[in-house]
Amino acid sequence: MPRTLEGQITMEKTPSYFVTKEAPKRIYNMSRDTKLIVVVRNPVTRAISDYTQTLSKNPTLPSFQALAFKNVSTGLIDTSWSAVRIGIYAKHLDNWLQYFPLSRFLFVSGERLVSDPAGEMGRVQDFLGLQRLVTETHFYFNETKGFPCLKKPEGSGRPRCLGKSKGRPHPKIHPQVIQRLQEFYRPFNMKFYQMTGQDFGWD
Ligand SMILES: Nc1ncnc2c1ncn2[C@@H]1O[C@H](COP(=O)(O)OS(=O)(=O)O)[C@@H](OP(=O)(O)O)[C@H]1O
Repeated sequence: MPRTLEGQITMEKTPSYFVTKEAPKRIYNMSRDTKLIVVVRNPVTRAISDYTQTLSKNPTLPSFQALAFKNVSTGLIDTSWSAVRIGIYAKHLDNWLQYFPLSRFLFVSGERLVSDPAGEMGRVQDFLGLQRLVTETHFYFNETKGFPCLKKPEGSGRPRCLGKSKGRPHPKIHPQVIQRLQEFYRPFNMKFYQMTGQDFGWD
């Protein structure tokens, strides 16, 4: 954890916290006042993104379809595959709500982070009790990258986009596989919308 001065905020992130069983208890015991920010995107796209990342490190990986299904003909999804399991957000949130009230959380839409980065960053700044210093003026849409980038990051006069491993093209997945996964996630997504009081528009 980085050290901070009075009046500064310490921030720490890893994609694993939200899905790690022991994390809520450990964080609660460290500081029960911690504010928690969770970035979520459509779990189907998330699973494909996760697969794309693993595939980039291991080109001999079986196909997405082979990993996602326990039985392709019956459409039985393999929930033990982490790329699938991580997207069951309602289940993970349930675990966190044993320790932290909903008011400690901010759920950021991964989709809106791309379509309206300043809007989502506005919500983050409000949640953290910060002045809205990061605004529209700080972002531009980079056509080559296909994503928003920062115009002038702190301490640099040059624009900056996220690295090559963020915003990679995804492999083409059969529409029926996508549809079956959408169906699989629908009840969990509905539960998640209900728990958070936010409709993320994935269904
Ligand atoms: N501005 C901008 N530039 C590039 N990428 C962006 C941006 N905003 C959001 N995204 C999406 O972030 C996805 C990668 O985030 P990760 O969750 O994999 O990152 S991390 O594991 O937490 O480090 C990455 O997923 P993939 O598209 O699957 O690569 C992007 O869709």
